[in-house]
Formats: sequence, C-alpha cells, structure tokens
Amino acid sequence: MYIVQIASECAPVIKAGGLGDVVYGLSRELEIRGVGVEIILPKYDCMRYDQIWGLHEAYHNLEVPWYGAAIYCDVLCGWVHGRLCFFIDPHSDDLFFNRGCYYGCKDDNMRFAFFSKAALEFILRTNKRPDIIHCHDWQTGLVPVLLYEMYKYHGLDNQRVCYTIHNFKHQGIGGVDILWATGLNRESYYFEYDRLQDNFNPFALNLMKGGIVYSNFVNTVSPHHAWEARYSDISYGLGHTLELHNYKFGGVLNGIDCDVWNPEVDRFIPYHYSSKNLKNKAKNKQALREQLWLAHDEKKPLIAFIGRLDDQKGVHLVHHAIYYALHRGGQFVLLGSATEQGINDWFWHEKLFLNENADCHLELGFNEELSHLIYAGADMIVVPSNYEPCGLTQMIGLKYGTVPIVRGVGGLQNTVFDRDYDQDKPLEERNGYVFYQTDYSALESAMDRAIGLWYEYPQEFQKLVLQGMTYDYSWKNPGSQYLGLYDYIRHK
Ligand SMILES: Nc1ncnc2c1ncn2[C@@H]1O[C@H](COP(=O)(O)OP(=O)(O)O[C@H]2O[C@H](CO)[C@@H](O)[C@H](O)[C@H]2O)[C@@H](O)[C@H]1O
Repeated sequence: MYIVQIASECAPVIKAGGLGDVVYGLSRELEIRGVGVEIILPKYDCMRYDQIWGLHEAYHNLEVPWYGAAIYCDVLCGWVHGRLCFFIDPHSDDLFFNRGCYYGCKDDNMRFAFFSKAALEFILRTNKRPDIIHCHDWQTGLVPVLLYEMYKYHGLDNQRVCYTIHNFKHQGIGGVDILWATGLNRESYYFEYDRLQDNFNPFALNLMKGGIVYSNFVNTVSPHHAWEARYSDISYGLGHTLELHNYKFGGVLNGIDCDVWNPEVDRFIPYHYSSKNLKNKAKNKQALREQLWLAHDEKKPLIAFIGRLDDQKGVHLVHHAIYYALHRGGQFVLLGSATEQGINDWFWHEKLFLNENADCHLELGFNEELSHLIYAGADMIVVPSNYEPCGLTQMIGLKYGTVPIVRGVGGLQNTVFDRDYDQDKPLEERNGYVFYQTDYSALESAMDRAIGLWYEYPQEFQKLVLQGMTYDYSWKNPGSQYLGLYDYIRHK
C-alpha cells in the first residue's frame, strides 16, 4: 500500500502540538508494517531545519493555478528521522509560509487553501498515485473537495481520502474568495448546506465541513471523543454534519512513538530507566530540580503540567493546580505556551510572582528537550482539560512512570482509570486519578488523593506507577486500526 499524508505539522521538524507527533508516529508505524509513506508539508521559514537530513530540491517551478493565474513553487525533499518529507515553498509576494509562525495569521484559511491545492498539484505532476491520501485537521479539509471536484478529472481518479480531526475548535472559516482562488468557483454549488456552507453562518465556507463531507472516512482521535462529537456541543456546530455522515465516522485512539517517548532510550534525559530500574527516575528528578533551580527535598512530590496554555486545556484549573500543589506540600513545574495574549500575560504575571519560590517553576515557551526531562523527573502530571480529543501527555506520562491526574473527557477517559473508583478495571490495572467537574474542588479532591497516597502510602504509590508503566499506548494497535480503515475504503 502507498500512503501520502498531507499535513501542516510533522514532529520534530514542525511541531506546535500533538498533531505533529501523530503525523510522524503514525507514518513510522505504517512504514514498519511495510507501507510506503510520504509526507507533504509547507516549507515554513521557522521550522527546525536541523531536524532534516539531506534537504534538496525535488521539483522546480511547480505551477499552482491560483486566482486564474499561477504561483510557482519549489518543492524540497528531505528525511525527518527516516521519514520522507516534501516541503512546498511558494514564490509569491504573499509569503504564505515565511511569517515566523505556523498559525495565527489573518489569512490562515488562504494560506492553507493554497497549501492543499499545491499538494495535490504536486501529486498530480509527479505522477504519484497513492492508494490513500491521509489529511489532518481544517488546514487540509479542502484536499478531498479539490480531489473529487477537480483533480479526479485530471488523473487522480483512484485515490481515497482518510480525514482525521484532531480538534473541532478550529474549522477554517472563510469566504467566497477561497473558491475563486482555488478555481473551484461555482459559488452557489458550494454554498449548500450539504457541501461547504457553514452550519450557522450561511455566508461562510467551512473547510473542516468540506473535509467531512468529501472524505471516504473521517475519524477523530479517540472513541470517546467520537461519541462526544456526535452527541454533545464539543464539535462546535458540526454535530449534525457528523450525524448525517455517521456511517463513515469513528474514533481511533492515538498512539505515542516509543522510539521518541521511551525512558529506556530517550536521548534528552540524563538517566535511562525502566520499570525494573526506577532508581534512575529519581535521579532524573534530581537533574530536573537542578536545571530549574528547585529545592531538593526527597519527600516532596513533583507535579507537572505540559501543554498549550489554551482554553481547551482548562487553564483556570492548571493555574489552581499550581497553588494547590504548593499548599499540599508539593512542587510544581509548568511548561506551556499561550498564543492568546490574555492567557500569556496572566501566566507571565504568575511566573514573576512565583519567581523566588523554590518549589515552583513556570517555563513559558516551547521546549521539546525540556519536556522530556519533565516527563522523566515528575511524579505526577495534571491534565485538567475542558475537552481533549485524545491527549498525548497522559500517555507519555504513563510510559515515564508519572501518574496522570486527569479530567474524564475525550481520550483521557479512554486511557486513564481511577485508582480508587474505576468500576470496570480490577485494582491492579488502574493507573491514575480521574475527576469530572470543572470546579476547583473536583481537581482538589483528585490531587488530594494522589498526593495523599504519595505521603501516606509510598509503596502503594510506587505500585500505581508500575501499573501505569505496563500500559501499551504505542502505535501498535492504532497502526493496525488505520491499516484496516485504509483497506476498507480502498475496496469499498
Ligand atoms: N510548551 C511545550 N513545550 C514542549 N512540548 C510541548 C509544549 N506544549 C505541548 N508540548 C507537547 O506537544 C504535545 C501535545 O499533545 P496534546 O495531546 O496536548 O496535543 P494538542 O492539544 O496540541 O493537539 C490535539 O491533537 C492531539 C493529537 O491528535 C490530541 O491528542 C489532542 O487531544 C488535541 O487537542 C505533547 O507531545 C507535548 O509534550
């Protein structure tokens, strides 16, 4: 089988969050299973060029029709830790991908509409004929639309599309100019409720909706979130569309790449360890404390948060977790970055306020290397999300023997099983703490139980750590599920 992934991120060369991890991890797993995989990405000026090997020009002057004229692109090619990636580099005054950022520009929908079109043009012109094109999130929602309405007639008539939604919040809302620019034109045809028209704004196009309507299969990244998306308001207005297309919609739990996220081989942590050698985890805790100037106190638990500081992640609870951990005699480390000004200012304020506190460190920004040391050094990790399609940090935490304390939503519910209350798992298979409400006391009660166990019953806590480490959240299972899906849509 031959798969082309089209995405806006691929770790570690382009990573804003979990999407990058998934594109890389899934591609690697598929290749291990003998599938040919290529990845098409934008060539951002700010991506990590040090993570690409052998970057060279693969296609010169690719002509991409745009607004009745054309934009010429060079396509570069290189290996990102063994994965073959193509980077699209348009030459135009718009400087689509030379803005010093991945997202957050006013014309994001145009930037990624162009990327979607250029990716298909590249596939067409280079005579690539993948069995499956796998697209991700709103940025590539237009790919199946362009494929079935246009490129099918130019020779891409045998390709099937799998569309994975990692976050319903961002859907790519745009105007009619997207149709004129991409050459889809026919305004009245696309502004139909059963095509791209936004479900609530009749004058807007919704790119994610296009992805859902036109793909052969659509999935989100955990079974529970697939259920939430259909039956709650978490799909941000796309619930009815999912209902109409429910025969081709499902949830596939993400995995984590155990070459990257594995305390036995992790190249970013000073002491490797496994469940048989947990003493070295304590040494990493020591190293983390030294690096972040935290006090050394054997008895104190170290609690962490790693993630985007965004409304989705339950920032009010993250903030509360810091002070509650300190109040309960623990230490806290936060690694996060905020794109929203208000949240950014808030956490900078907290950082300055807590600067002298020897039990607490807030690191604001994106730091891949430090994140590995935190997973290895912390004793617990909090994930108090408002909603969470899958969540990778709790799965990485489990692998590193860091007990997750999570809110029971989305993929968190599929992966973390409360030590005290989970009725469906025997005691020896439980792996963390779960709370459900969004108020402070819900979080406090879960943190209380975790910290209480740490202080009062250290051996029991150790047992819980080991139980978590035995869970296999690698790409093994999701890899075979995706292969099954590809096979299904290929022969349908
Ligand atoms: N400041 C920082 N510095 C260094 N590393 C950082 C960091 N902030 C986050 N990370 C890393 O980025 C990844 C984030 O994973 P999440 O599951 O939280 O994804 P996110 O919410 O971005 O994406 C969406 O997509 C993913 C993938 O499908 C879903 O799991 C998730 O629920 C959905 O919201 C982890 O590898 C984490 O270590």
